Amino acid sequence: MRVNDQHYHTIWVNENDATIVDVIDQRRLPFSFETVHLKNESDAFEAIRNMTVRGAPLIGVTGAFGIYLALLHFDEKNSLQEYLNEKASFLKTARPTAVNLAILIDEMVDALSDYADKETVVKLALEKATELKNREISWSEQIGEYGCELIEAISKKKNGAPVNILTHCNAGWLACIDWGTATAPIYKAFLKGIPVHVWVDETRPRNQGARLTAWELEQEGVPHTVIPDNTGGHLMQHGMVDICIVGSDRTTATGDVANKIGTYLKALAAKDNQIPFYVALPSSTFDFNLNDGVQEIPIEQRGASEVNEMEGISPEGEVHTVRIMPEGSPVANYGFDVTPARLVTGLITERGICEANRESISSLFQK
Ligand SMILES: CSC[C@@H](O)[C@@H](O)C(=O)COP(=O)(O)O
Repeated sequence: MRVNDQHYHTIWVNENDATIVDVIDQRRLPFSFETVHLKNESDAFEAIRNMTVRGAPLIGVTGAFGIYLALLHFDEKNSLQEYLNEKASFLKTARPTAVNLAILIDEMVDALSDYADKETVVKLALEKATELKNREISWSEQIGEYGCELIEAISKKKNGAPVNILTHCNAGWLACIDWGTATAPIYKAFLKGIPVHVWVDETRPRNQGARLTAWELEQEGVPHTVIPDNTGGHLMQHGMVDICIVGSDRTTATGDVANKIGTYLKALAAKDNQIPFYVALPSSTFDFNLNDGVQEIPIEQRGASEVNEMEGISPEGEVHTVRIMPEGSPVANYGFDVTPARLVTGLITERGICEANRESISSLFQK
């Protein structure tokens, strides 16, 4: 999508040096637009861990390029297969909840395992990581097409009045490569001329909604309003939300959805107000090995500074971090929660829309 009217992806191979992978530094947005060079697998690991890159599909693709970068530095002293396995295990531990990381790294390893010489493997690794990146883009776009039909149907019922969509966190193009998951249907609807308005949950503690979703919607010219996280229920009670669309970091074979902390509360409020609650996700976000999301999905716990500090920009344009609570108060910082399938109206995938239950999911994915 666009940054100051120029088309960007969130990750790309450096135009002048194919041994470098570039990413947008999402920690700096919306205050400044900066890019970062990744030169080896440790850089890729650190970019995922410190959230230079974030969002499930982008985490997965960065892991895939991390394997490519690791292979560039293979010194041929050990077995290639052992080296590959070691780097794959290392990269998979960068963050725990988004299953895309392990899935795409495994796809890389599977594609490269039959080859022994470095030159061939490096070439194939670049091709494979690029293929996985492009696949993610086309899946996002397809999710956009299917999700757009839902928005269009609501628009017709509202006789052209704007469709109010509530979203949580950033499941936009920044979290993917292009288009996004939750935002793809919104962008598709907007480009089709369907009037839309997005309620953007600020998404404490890191404010991915206020900082990233608001920024990308603004860059595309999509009407939106940022709301404090606690506002959604009130809006729903007053008929001001037509549909909720969120992303996912891991969805079980039974349709339980892990997404950014606070998603569950929005789903509860949506259920109480009979508002459709959809989750948009590519097949790389399904964990078909899991059946009970609340019990089985690993939930990341993050540092206290994300809760007890806040970053902002002064009128002079300087970015400052300030403490917003008593110094001695302990904090808890769970990164994600699980929305049980019973609260999810449907899953918007690149293969179509299904219900959040085993039968409906397997009818699309035949697992
Ligand atoms: C298309 S991204 C879906 C999710 O990854 C997104 O909603 C989310 O929770 C991101 O969390 P983050 O901690 O910013 O990586």
